[in-house]
Amino acid sequence: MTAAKNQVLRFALPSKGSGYDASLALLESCGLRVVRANPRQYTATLRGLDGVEVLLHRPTEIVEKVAEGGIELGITGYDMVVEQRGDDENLLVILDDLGFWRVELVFAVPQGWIDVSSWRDLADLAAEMRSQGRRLRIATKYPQTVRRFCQEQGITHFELIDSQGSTEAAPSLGYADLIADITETGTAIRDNKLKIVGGPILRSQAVLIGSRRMLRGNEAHLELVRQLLELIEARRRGRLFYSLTANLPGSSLEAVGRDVTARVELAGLQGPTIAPVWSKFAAAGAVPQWYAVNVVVPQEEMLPAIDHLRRIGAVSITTLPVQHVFHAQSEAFVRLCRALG
Ligand SMILES: Nc1ncnc2c1ncn2[C@@H]1O[C@H](COP(=O)(O)OP(=O)(O)OP(=O)(O)O)[C@@H](O)[C@H]1O
Ligand SMILES: O=P(O)(O)OC[C@H]1O[C@H](OP(=O)(O)OP(=O)(O)O)[C@H](O)[C@@H]1O
Repeated sequence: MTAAKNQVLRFALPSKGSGYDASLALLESCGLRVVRANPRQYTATLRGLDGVEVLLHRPTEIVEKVAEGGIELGITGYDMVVEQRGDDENLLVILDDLGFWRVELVFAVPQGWIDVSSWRDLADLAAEMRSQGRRLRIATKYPQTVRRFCQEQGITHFELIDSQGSTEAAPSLGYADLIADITETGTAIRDNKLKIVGGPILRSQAVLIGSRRMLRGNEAHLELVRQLLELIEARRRGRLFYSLTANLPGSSLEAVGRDVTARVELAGLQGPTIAPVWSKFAAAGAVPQWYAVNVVVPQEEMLPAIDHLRRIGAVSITTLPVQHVFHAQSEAFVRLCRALG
């Protein structure tokens, strides 16, 4: 009983909103379906990967639970990982680019501060305020990240004001001088008559995190993580490719091969697959013979490859989107094994 429970991999997903939708879409694109008995139930199964229990939590809790080892795997925001457990060696970022929740953590000041446009200006302002016996007040829900960043940039003598929502309103309401908050489109910053100062303090998106303590040495868990990573990586790669099939006349398989590979960048991942076509029109042994050529090319090379195939005589070219491209092994899994030691 205990042994069987130890084999179940607990995988936490954001419980609501865009994070929930995007996580489910990501898994579905890999052929994995989260099956939930009813919307109020906070556990689910993952159809397509037996042995995984899906748990639905808030993104902040996912960071804590994975770091503490209560959950093996989770999807959350990188900003939250850095803020809550930036230097926790037990928390591993397994995939750092899940492609949604793309935001930047930035400083924003009132648009009227025309002399302030860089971090250097902020450092000077903090020093000036200090000489007047005041402190620069920064409203944020990222105190650890902002404090660390300010220290690195020589911005000293500031006060962090805790703000868990509507942070952009803090300067106009008078309880802070500036803010450090995440931005996606910049709308909230502009609508509150603020402007961004300096570059991003942090770039963030959704990440897959894992517990070093719970994964290390657990072969059953690692095998499930490997399968998940294989599917995510191969599907993401697959999306970038098209498979092209064309019929080409030629005097021999070698002659067609030479013509197709004349443009080596359009000739597929390894090279074209070429097979004789049993033509329903020509008599057996007729010359030219017809050959079917199949190449897998990156999406942006699809039209150049079609033009190249046309130039060397291809007719009836068909395309198919590629589902998966598997490499010899999962690169993310190799990195994970290395990190686990
Ligand atoms: N406007 C946005 N656009 C894109 N990503 C965002 C946006 N707002 C927040 N995020 C990202 O979403 C993740 C979850 O943040 P959020 O605090 O909204 O989660 P939550 O706990 O589900 O929300 P709430 O606090 O409203 O319950 C964070 O990593 C953050 O970077
Ligand atoms: O640059 P934009 O596209 O305008 O997005 C930025 C807004 O999104 C986040 O708020 P969220 O929606 O999470 O609500 P919150 O104010 O409760 O944090 C963030 O705190 C900003 O307010």
